Order: sequence, then C-alpha cells, then structure tokens
Amino acid sequence: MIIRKKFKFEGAHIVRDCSSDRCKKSLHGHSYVVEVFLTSTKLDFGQMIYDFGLTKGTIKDFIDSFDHAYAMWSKESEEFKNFIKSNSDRYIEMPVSPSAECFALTILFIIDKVLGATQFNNGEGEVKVRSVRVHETDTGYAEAFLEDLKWFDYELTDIHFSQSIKAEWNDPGMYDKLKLYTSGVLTEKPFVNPFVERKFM
Ligand SMILES: Nc1nc2c(c(=O)[nH]1)N=C([C@H](O)[C@H](O)COP(=O)(O)OP(=O)(O)OP(=O)(O)O)CN2
Repeated sequence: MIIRKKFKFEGAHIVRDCSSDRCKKSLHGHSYVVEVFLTSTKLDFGQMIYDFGLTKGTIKDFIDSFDHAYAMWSKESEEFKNFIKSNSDRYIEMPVSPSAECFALTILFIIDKVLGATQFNNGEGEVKVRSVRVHETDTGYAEAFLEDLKWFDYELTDIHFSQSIKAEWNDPGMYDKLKLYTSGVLTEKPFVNPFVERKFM
C-alpha cells in the first residue's frame, strides 16, 4: 500500500546546460507541487501507513525550505553565487542541478534520511519513502525512486540551506541533528513522534 501527501512551494532557479533556452539562460520561477509517496511493512495502531499529520513536521519544514528560495547548483561561478547570497535571503546550494529531476532526488534523499532518524511511537512498521514526484508546471513532473539515488554520490553535508531558511524551521538545528545522526555521531534518533494513548488494544 502507498500513501501520498502533497506539498507546494514557489521556487526560482536556472537549469544550466539543458536544451531549453529560456530555462538555461534566464532566472525564472515555478509553482512547484511535490507529492511524497510512503509505504510501510504494516499498519500502525491507527491502521494507517503513516499519519499524514506526522509529515507536517520535519518533512514539511524541509520541503518548505524551497519556498521563495533560489535553488542553485554549486557549480555556478563564485561571482554568481556571491551575488545570490548577498542579494537574496533564501537560497539553497545543491551539488546537483535544480531540475525537476534533481529536486525530486534531493527531496527524496532528505526524506529517506529523516524517516531513518525518526522514532515512531504509534506501532508503525518500516515506513519508507517510495518516491517523490515534483511537478514543475501543470504539464511536466519528475518522479524519483530510492534506486535513482545511485546516480549521485552526494551527502547531506553537500546541501546548504541559508541562515534565513534555517531560522524559519520549527527547530533551526534540525539539519545539523540529521547530519550528526546520519554520520553516527548522534546515536539517539533526533526526531521523536508523539506517543499516542490507545483506546483500543
Ligand atoms: N525533464 C525536464 N525538462 C525540463 C525541465 C526539467 O526540470 N526537467 N525544466 C525546464 C524549465 O525549467 C521550464 O521552465 C519548464 O519547461 P516546460 O515544461 O517546457 O515549460 P512550459 O511552461 O513552456 O511548458 P508548457 O508545455 O507550455 O506547459 C525545461 N525542461
């Protein structure tokens, strides 16, 4: 079984080296729609794969990082990157191009790590991200699966969120915690879901 939760963000980018002239040469934006698909090995005590509400914490905060933000490939020139950094508060530097494909891969990559760093407290099974679909326009989307992550060898430390983005997270330290847990420095899962008092056993 698969569940799906939809998120949205308004983002800006340039996709260098693509075939579309407008896309590769001009800064432009899209109203992105992100669909996150989750699976599990069993249903939780509420007979759900994963309560939709639980995706509105860390996962939503990460996706919302891209809202009103400029997403740029770290391969951009230092001059261009410095221009963005000194003239725009919200930006994300990524080791991959900000194409729909790479947004999907990057969001999938982070959600996979977030789920691994989350302590589930309502009898959930092994909750996994099945895929992430990123709609760039009404007519085009890219969908990334875990097996596609093999195309890139990137680490959480290669993705940089600006200070202004981090300041708006419910926990401004969440990305540092995720990096510490993923690298094994932190041994306890940093994201803890609420305990649920059960009425039916
Ligand atoms: N496979 C991909 N192709 C394109 C991407 C992408 O991320 N992955 N991105 C772009 C551009 O960002 C562009 O702005 C969107 O392109 P397109 O779908 O052609 O946009 P239009 O609004 O012109 O499309 P309509 O057909 O009018 O809906 C280009 N390609």
